[in-house]
Amino acid sequence: MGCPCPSAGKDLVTSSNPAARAHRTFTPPELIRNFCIIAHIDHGKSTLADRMLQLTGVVDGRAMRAQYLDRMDIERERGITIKSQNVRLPWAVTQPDGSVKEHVLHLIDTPGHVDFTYEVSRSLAACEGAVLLVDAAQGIEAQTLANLYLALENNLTVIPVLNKIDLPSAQPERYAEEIAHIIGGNPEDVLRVSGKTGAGVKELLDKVVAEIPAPVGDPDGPARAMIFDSVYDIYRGVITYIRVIDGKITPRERIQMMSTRATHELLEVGVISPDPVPTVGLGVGEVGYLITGVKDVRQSKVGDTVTSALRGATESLGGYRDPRPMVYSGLFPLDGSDYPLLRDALDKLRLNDAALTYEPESSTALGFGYRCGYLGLLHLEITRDRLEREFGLDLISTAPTVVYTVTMEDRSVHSVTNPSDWPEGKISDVHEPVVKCTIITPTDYIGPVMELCQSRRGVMGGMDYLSETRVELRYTMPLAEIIFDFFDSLKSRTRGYASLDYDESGTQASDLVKVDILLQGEPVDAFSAIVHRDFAYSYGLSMTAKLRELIPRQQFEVPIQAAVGSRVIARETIRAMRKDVLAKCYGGDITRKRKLLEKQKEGKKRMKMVGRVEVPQEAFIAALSTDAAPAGKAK
Ligand SMILES: Nc1nc2c(ncn2[C@@H]2O[C@H](COP(=O)(O)OP(=O)(O)OP(=O)(O)O)[C@@H](O)[C@H]2O)c(=O)[nH]1
Repeated sequence: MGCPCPSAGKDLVTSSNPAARAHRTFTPPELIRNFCIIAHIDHGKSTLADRMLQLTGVVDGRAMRAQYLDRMDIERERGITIKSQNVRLPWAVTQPDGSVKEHVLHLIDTPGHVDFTYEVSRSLAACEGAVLLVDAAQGIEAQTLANLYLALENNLTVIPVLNKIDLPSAQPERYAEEIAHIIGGNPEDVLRVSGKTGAGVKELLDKVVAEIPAPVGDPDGPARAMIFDSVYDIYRGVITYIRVIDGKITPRERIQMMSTRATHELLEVGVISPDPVPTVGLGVGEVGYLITGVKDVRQSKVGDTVTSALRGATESLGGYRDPRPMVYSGLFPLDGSDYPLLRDALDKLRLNDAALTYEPESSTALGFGYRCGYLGLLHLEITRDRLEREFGLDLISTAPTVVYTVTMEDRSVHSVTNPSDWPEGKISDVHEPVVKCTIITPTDYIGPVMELCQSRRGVMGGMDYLSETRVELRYTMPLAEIIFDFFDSLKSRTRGYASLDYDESGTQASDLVKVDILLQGEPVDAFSAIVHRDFAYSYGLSMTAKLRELIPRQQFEVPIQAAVGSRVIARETIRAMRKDVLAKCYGGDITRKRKLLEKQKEGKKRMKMVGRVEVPQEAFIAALSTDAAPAGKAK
């Protein structure tokens, strides 16, 4: 991947950025304000951040390119923010006595998607305040609420703001009411801005200084800084973003990562403004980066506490958690000879993605590949996208599964992330992960949304009206039911008006079974699925019917069966046929006959053998990539 820092690789010390000169001293904490912008996807966070960069003079008009903070190509194309960035902004505020006080604002850009909740929570923990940004044409959405709750849990001061007031469809009065209803206060106090035209942005920055508390910490205590992001850069190694809580971090000292006790030489400490600028160090409340020369983000983990190796802190800041994959899926190269390429590509991606896990997997249907663990579906899609785009691989991924905990009658416990690892024998119980979902929808669609949630084994937790026309529904639902096409179904049932957010909420016991698909009595691993017993039959039916369409006739009859254990629950048959390639070849020309037979052999190379049955790889791909989701999902 490219470097997140536009100037990486060039000599940072000679940066022409005027901000560089300002970083030769520590900033007194009372002049610092650390804040982030929290918003639903597309409500305009990046555009507003761009405007702030421009208004504070950190980026001049010419250098400004849209969404300066979203630096990865995929982020740009998908218009979403995957990795946090932070930037230091100078902001002068005129005091009541007429004097001018220079402040330092640290804007921490948080990722906006549910898969990255942990990263969001660490970014929030680095701030004292949050700008709650709401699209004035759309109002509060599910992610606005989820992020707001996270901000309140972290005791942040929240500044509510309506964005996009330049839009003709904006309804600031209506949505200011909605916001005041949720967070309290007066609708008139909700600021109105436009990230596009810049209207109201100056007032917003003044409000950040006036309302968000300055950081507090012990300047003389042992150093403690929290890592809220770390990214791999090909020139500099890992760049770690930190917020100093106590003491100070200075260049050339040795630092220690408190979760692993590993120590590293500090090569550089600095701030981003918006290019990296080395400083004399970072003091209480300051936000910046450090570089140690480590080459893998796993050695510099989000949420960890950094301290000095000498005279270090004894207590970490807490809140650290190892990233835990929630969703697993197999990744296979379409061309088997690409397998080593896939391995190298995953090794490279891993340098920049502490949450990605993978191990080799082999499948009768798809050959050699990797079983990968992801934080969620978006993480899966992004990873696959990057492998295809940056490494030129053509890949097929198997249906995603969650992590099941299977307890046997002999009390042995298995953690199953792949249907093919489902244990044989007498099962006592199975637990699956569940999530708490928040869905916001116009009241017209309450019926269809409830119906959908119930068909996905959802249990309603509550319902609140945000206004007369919009409602918040809360459900507890198995994660496995969400990771297929839940979001698409929700959108189509609500004409795109509903929004969804979810957060993990432990596990529950469920009546789950493994459905195998057999070709001529041989199980085909790629099609096995773990589904609720009630949906086993419909999954079996749809999969056998689909395969009957996709697999060409053979020279003998081929039964396609779906089975739970040894019990067959569905069956289709492909009738026998003999394709006689010599049929049109009259006469005794042996060379011509041989040619035809050779050609037939060539064609067969692309076939996979399952037992005695030849299946073209395209059939597997078609069956997996279309709506092959398990559980009789009502479409
Ligand atoms: N008219 C108008 N459009 C805006 C304004 N702010 C943002 N937009 C548009 O809204 C869309 C989304 O803006 P972004 O800044 O990418 O939104 P975001 O919240 O950063 O999106 P994510 O990073 O995906 O969460 C873009 O097409 C912007 O051009 C505004 O004030 N007025």
